[in-house]
Amino acid sequence: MRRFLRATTIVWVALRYGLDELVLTSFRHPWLRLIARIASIGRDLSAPRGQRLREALERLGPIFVKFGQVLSTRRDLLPADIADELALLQDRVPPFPGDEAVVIIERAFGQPIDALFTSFDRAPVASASIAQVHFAITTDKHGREREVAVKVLRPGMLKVIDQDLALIRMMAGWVERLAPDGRRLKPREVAAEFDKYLHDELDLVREAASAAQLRRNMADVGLVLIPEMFWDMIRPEVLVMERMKGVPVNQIERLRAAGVDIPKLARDGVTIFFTQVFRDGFFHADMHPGNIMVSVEPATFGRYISVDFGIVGTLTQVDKEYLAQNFAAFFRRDYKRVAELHVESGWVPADTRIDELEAGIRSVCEPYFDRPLKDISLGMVLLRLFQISRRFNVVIQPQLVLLQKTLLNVEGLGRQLDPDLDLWSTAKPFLEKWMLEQIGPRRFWTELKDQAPYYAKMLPDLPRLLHGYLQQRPMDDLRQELRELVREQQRTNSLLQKIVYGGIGFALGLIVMQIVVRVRLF
Ligand SMILES: Nc1ncnc2c1ncn2[C@@H]1O[C@H](COP(=O)(O)OP(=O)(O)OP(=O)(O)O)[C@@H](O)[C@H]1O
Repeated sequence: MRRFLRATTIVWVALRYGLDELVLTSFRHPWLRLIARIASIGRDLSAPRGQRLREALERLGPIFVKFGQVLSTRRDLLPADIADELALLQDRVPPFPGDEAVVIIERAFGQPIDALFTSFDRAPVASASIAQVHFAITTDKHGREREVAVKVLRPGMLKVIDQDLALIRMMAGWVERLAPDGRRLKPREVAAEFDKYLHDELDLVREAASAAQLRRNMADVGLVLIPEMFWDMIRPEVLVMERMKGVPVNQIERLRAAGVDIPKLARDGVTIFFTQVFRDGFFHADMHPGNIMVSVEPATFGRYISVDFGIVGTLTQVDKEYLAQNFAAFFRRDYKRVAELHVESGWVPADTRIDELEAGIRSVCEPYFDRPLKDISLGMVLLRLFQISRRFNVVIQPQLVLLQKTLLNVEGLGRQLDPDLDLWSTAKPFLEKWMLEQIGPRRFWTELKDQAPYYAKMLPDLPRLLHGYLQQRPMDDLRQELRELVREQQRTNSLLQKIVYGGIGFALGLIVMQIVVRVRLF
């Protein structure tokens, strides 16, 4: 019953905000048309479609707001006006009472709050749709007093989420069947991706593990502080970590007044991100200013502070290679190669015309070379590439979408700090070194070295493997290849014949000419 009521609310809100016109233009069910007519009485559809969608999602609550935020990054699927509007979604949610947080914490650890913390501040410092954060003081395993931040999941989240997700999946099915280009929008895949994303965010142990990995990776860079995780005090619904103190990165005047070197800060931001992406293939993907501070403590002065590791991106070797090759081809202005790469990776349907894709990519990339290199935004280049890909039915891998979104965030943040930031000279050494590692001879050598033990193992087995392979190959394939070989041989034979006959003819001609000349001489 509750699910039915929720579904009705969703349909009602969708109709009130005119979303039926957005996707369900071919909806024909009489009862829905009737509801649509009733809902349309007095509705105001003067606002642009993106704004109406955003407002409808805000009406439907935090899960739908999150859904819209995630959707806003799928610029490969959505038109730009809708994606821009969805990017404005913010989860402003009233906090839940501190007493409820205490109950959740006590249940999670099976101990009273006083046994866990010397003091616990019941007023939260921040609250969002999924969790809220409280400050507290605890004693660590060495007996030292430590200031901590305690992140607590919103009560009953899992139940609400599963309910709303079921409805989102149901609506995805509708959109796929009924919207004019429903299939292209891949609503079921988007819903499944969102499902995974939300469940990842709901597991604070996972978030703590990501934080610990980033802290380890970043230790030698010396430019960013990441809170220490208190592993004895981490459960799926509660996370206790070191409390970080700093000035929010967007309070530039405060930072300047404290004596922070702002242009260096801008460069450092890009360096940190590029190290995470291109060196480690593991990056903080929620880099909005609310999650970034700057330390003004003497010991760590001017260093970034990162919090919130609910969303991290990982790049596989294949992703890295794809990116490296695309960037390399892009900077050579070899658009044909960029198009070919999309086909080789199987991202565009096999029947895509390379020349058309190449022309599309050229029209996106060429204008960038008209401006100084320092102003080229890699995030923007990727974004444009994804938008072009959309026309060719390419579905971009979620981790690359995440990368592109974060690249834009980081570049935007850098420019906000220092409008003269030369992105290119900061990024270039990373890209050059990395591209050499990915596609240069060093990569070939590393690969060879890595694979050598396997080859050595395989070598004695080679005759048997070959025999097996030949037996497995469908006979038709083999026959076809044989026919090709015979044809090839015939072609070669006939060419040889021509050369031989031609040669004999030429020689005979010479002899005849000589005879004629001699006969004349005598
Ligand atoms: N270790 C910490 N030390 C100090 N403050 C923290 C710490 N962790 C979180 N905070 C504060 O709490 C806020 C919310 O934390 P966090 O971003 O992790 O929660 P969230 O629910 O994922 O929020 P959102 O998704 O909106 O970013 C942060 O913006 C920061 O101000």
